[in-house]
Amino acid sequence: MYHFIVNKGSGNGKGFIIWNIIENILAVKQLNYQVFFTNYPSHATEISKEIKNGVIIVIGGDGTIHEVINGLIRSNTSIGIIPAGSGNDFARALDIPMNAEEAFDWILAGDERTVDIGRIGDKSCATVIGIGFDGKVAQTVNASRTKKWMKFFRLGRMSYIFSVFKVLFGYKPADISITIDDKTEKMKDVWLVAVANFPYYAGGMAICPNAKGDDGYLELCVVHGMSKFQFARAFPGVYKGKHVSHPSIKMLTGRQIEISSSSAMIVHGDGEIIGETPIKINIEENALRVI
Ligand SMILES: Nc1ncnc2c1ncn2[C@@H]1O[C@H](COP(=O)(O)OP(=O)(O)OP(=O)(O)O)[C@@H](O)[C@H]1O
Repeated sequence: MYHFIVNKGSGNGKGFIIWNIIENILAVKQLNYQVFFTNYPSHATEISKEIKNGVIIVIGGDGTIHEVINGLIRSNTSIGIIPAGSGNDFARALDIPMNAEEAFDWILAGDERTVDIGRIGDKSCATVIGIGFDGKVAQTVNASRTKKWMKFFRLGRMSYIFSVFKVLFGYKPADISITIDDKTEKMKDVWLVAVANFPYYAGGMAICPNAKGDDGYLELCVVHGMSKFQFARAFPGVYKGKHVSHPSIKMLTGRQIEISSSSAMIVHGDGEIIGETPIKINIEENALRVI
């Protein structure tokens, strides 16, 4: 049995258009399914908690996937994705086709794999947890009316870049204490710490290019001791993962991470705001079944 969870508003209405395409295919193929439409933020978590078996097919973006997996962990249900968001970073990391019909065929083929999940307390994150500058950018993107306007013109990625430069001018780096698997380090002037289960966030930025969602480890990217000018210059390199060799960028790996900071740093997971430092993150291996 296929259980569809559809965020009609994802990708500025792409979710609705894609659902219509899939509904027609379901009718032609005479497949057994039920469909739920999300009516408000966090509704997808409530819906997925009630589904105890079968396959949940998400038609939405990373925000909807984030909500679904937060209802799902340790259930017998597996998840399939038909990308309909503006970022689709989880689907990108799993090589899921961006075309709706192809993504549905992929799900019908039924090849299942298990992936790890990043955890902050009782919150689950599929892709990247971002602390500091990233958290502030995610907060700005989510609040920004520009996002809606830019998505209308299919410029979803532009809204992230726009917010990066908006936040850049006023942002003040913090000093942090970071413990990775019992080894503690102090770092000064930290712009951001990205803790990644999979490489991408913000619509294709390869912030931790070597993150593998099935190896039991999280990859970290710490950006510290940079001027605003250096930060702006290094920024475009993140799309191809070229930033990793920058002298002010440190790449690390670990399974359990604790971060505290001299001033509160905003934390996002999968682009959704989760809270502020201090935080503890750990990895839960093979926690999610994905088709
Ligand atoms: N009916 C609704 N009204 C308002 N918000 C909703 C509704 N249904 C879901 N949402 C919210 O929409 C947000 C955005 O959804 P989603 O992330 O799937 O799309 P997106 O932002 O276009 O894609 P991406 O995250 O990949 O950039 C989710 O965080 C979810 O809480």
